[in-house]
Amino acid sequence: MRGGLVVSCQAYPGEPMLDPRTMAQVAQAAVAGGAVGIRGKGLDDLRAMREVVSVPIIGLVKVGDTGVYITPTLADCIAVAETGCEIVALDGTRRPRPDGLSLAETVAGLRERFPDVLVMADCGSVGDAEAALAAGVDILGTTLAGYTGEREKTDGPDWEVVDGMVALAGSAGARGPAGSDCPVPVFVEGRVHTTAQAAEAVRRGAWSVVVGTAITHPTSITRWFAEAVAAA
Ligand SMILES: CC(=O)N[C@H](C=O)[C@@H](O)[C@H](O)[C@H](O)COP(=O)(O)O
Repeated sequence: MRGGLVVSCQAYPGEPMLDPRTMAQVAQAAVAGGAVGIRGKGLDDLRAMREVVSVPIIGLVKVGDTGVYITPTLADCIAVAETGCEIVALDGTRRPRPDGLSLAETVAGLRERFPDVLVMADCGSVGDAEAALAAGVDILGTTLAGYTGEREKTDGPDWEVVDGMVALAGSAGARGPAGSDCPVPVFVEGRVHTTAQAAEAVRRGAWSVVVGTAITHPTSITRWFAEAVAAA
């Protein structure tokens, strides 16, 4: 997945595209356009995607939409891994988790059941990323920068967090999965809305760039255009 684009295909409660078949088709369309990986949410969507795409899938579940809601418990992680994802994305912040386990215990518990599945920590800051590395995660994501209260929500990616995480991942002692000599991969995710931003993320050292809304959320994209037209 190095140097490649991952496309996040997610629809939200109440939306017309919230349907596993639809999301699987969107994932297929993204792969046809060059996505080297897919990120998906919800067990039914993940199972449907697994049937039609062979690129790596980053799977997650969302439980609510505040606090720790991205694959919050060990049981959620196991359920996501059971769908056949190569990577499980989970909340990688330092906040208390609803099942009372630490991030390290969650990672260890998942590894015990699924030794080959990689763990992507969705972090909100460089401080989160440091703690996530210590907890043994395989991949750092900037996913939650601007969503945890620790950082301002920037227009576009939070470049300060991107740079900080890339530096952290490349620092001495921070090494990738067992036996690998690569720095820990940093996936830049969150408000990457333009091709220029995606390219900039790679220039700044991102291993991969994850784009969701700007590719797979027609309601948001339509709103951007509608507002521009209305303001003209
Ligand atoms: C904060 C949060 O819950 N992020 C979620 C994580 O899976 C998704 O809602 C985002 O769409 C995804 O991260 C991709 O980001 P963007 O849609 O901005 O390209």
